[in-house]
Amino acid sequence: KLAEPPYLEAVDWSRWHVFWADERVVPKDHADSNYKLAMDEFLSKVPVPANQVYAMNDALSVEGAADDYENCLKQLIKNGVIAVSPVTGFPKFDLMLLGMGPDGHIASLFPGHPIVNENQKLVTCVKDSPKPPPERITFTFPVINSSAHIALMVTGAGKAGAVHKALSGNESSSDLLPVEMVEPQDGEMTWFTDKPAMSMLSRI
Ligand SMILES: O=C1O[C@H](COP(=O)(O)O)[C@@H](O)[C@H](O)[C@H]1O
Repeated sequence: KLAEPPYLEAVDWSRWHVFWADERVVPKDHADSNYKLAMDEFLSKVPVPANQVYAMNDALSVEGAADDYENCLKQLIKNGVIAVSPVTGFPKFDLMLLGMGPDGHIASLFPGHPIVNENQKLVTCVKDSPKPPPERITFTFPVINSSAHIALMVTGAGKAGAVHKALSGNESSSDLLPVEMVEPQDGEMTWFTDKPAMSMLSRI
């Protein structure tokens, strides 16, 4: 919708800076690339300045790509392009648009993976993602949870089990799915769902 009238003309696209909360370490023209998906479906249709679209460097190793993306964020903080949350001290994005996998993962933070506990870095990497492709970079929870607004898009019956688990709220903190760890410290969060994704909620 944003790429269509009246939004296309009404939005001040020159003020947009676009980042990826996670990216698969594949070439930018690969079918698995999150950059390619966003570019094909949205960014190629709106006039966001090209130098304000911050893609992962796909020529680097997975560790190198994560470090490079973190350095990019740090530079933009220095330049005043990205704000810092006074509450958390981590970068504060205006909007974090997240999906959720059927296993409850968000970005490339998967259930039971040690990087869900990363609390220093801005960007980290995974080399053994249970969902292909295995090598990915991802924002860490401190960055995600410092956002001003988090929009969580969860649709389809395949997500109903994780939605039920996330919203039933009767588990110990060690059993939490990554989606349950999305907890804005300096902002707000909104779920966007459909009926199939919510279909198990009556059983809470
Ligand atoms: O692998 C990924 O999966 C999640 C969820 O994707 P969805 O297509 O099932 O909504 C996505 O949010 C993440 O960015 C992506 O890399």
